[in-house]
Amino acid sequence: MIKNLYLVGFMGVGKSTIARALRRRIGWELVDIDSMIVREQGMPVAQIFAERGEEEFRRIESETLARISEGKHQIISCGGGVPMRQENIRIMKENGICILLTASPYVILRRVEKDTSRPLLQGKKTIKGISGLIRERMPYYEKACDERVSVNRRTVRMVVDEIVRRMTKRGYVQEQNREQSREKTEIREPGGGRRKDGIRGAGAQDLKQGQGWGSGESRATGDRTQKRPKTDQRLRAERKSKNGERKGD
Ligand SMILES: Nc1ncnc2c1ncn2[C@@H]1O[C@H](COP(=O)(O)OP(=O)(O)O)[C@@H](O)[C@H]1O
Ligand SMILES: O=C(O)C1=C[C@@H](OP(=O)(O)O)[C@@H](O)[C@H](O)C1
Ligand SMILES: [Mg+2]
Repeated sequence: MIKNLYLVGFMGVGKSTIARALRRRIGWELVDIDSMIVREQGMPVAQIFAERGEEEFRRIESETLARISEGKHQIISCGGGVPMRQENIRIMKENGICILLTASPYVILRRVEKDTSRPLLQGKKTIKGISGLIRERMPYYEKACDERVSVNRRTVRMVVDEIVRRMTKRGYVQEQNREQSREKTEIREPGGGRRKDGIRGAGAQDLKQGQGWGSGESRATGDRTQKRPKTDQRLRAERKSKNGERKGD
C-alpha cells in the first residue's frame, strides 16, 4: 500500500483545490505544504519571500516536505516549486505516488491573473511569461511524477474522478459507490453562488457540508458555467471527455 499521494504542478493549476476535493473522496488526511508553512511561520508566503528570501523559503519547504512525509495516507498538495529540488523528488518517490496536474498557459493565466499571493508570478502574468516558466519547470515535473492528469476543460469533480480512476487502477484505493463518493466531492459555498469560472467555492479554505449551502459543483466546459445536465447526459459527456483525453493528453 502506498503511503502518500503528492500533487505537483505549476502555480494555479489547482493542486490545493483538487487536494481538498480528493480528501472528501478518498478520506485521507489533507496537507497543503504552503498552508502549513504559513501557519508555522506566522506569515504569508509572499512575506517570507520578501523578508527572508526565496532560498530560505525553499529550505523551509524541503524541511516541511520531509517531516510530513513520515506520515501516511495523506493527500499532500505541494507548492509549484517542490519538484525543483532533487532531494524533494527523492522524498516523494520514497514515500508515495506523485501526480502531476497540467494546464495550458491560457488556463493558468486566467486562474492567477488577479492573485497577488504568488511572488514568482509578479510581472510574469502574460501568456509569454507563464509559458516560459512552464517550459523551464516541465523537465523537473516530468522527473518527479508517476502520473500526469490534464485539468484543461475539466471541473474539479472531473479531475478528482480521473485521479481516483488512476489510483484505483494501481490498486491504491478502492473505488466507492460512485454516487455516494460524489456526495463527498461536492464543493459548496455560502448561498450556493456560482462562480464565474464554473466551480463552486473550490477556493474556500474551510468547506463544510450541511450548512444550507448550494447543491454542489456545476459542470463546466472550458471552465465556463453551464447548466448541470441530467445524470445520463452527464455520464455520456464524462465518457466523451475521457475518450478525448486519451487521444489528446
Ligand atoms: N478545475 C478547475 N476549474 C476552474 N477553476 C479551478 C479549478 N481548479 C482550481 N481552480 C481555481 O484556480 C485557482 C488556483 O487554484 P489553486 O488550487 O490555488 O492552485 P495551486 O494550488 O495549484 O496553485 C483557484 O481560484 C481555484 O479556485
Ligand atoms: O511555484 C512556485 O515556486 C511556488 C508556488 C506556490 O504554490 P502554488 O503552486 O500552490 O501556487 C508557493 O509555494 C510559492 O509562491 C512558490
Ligand atoms: Mg496551492
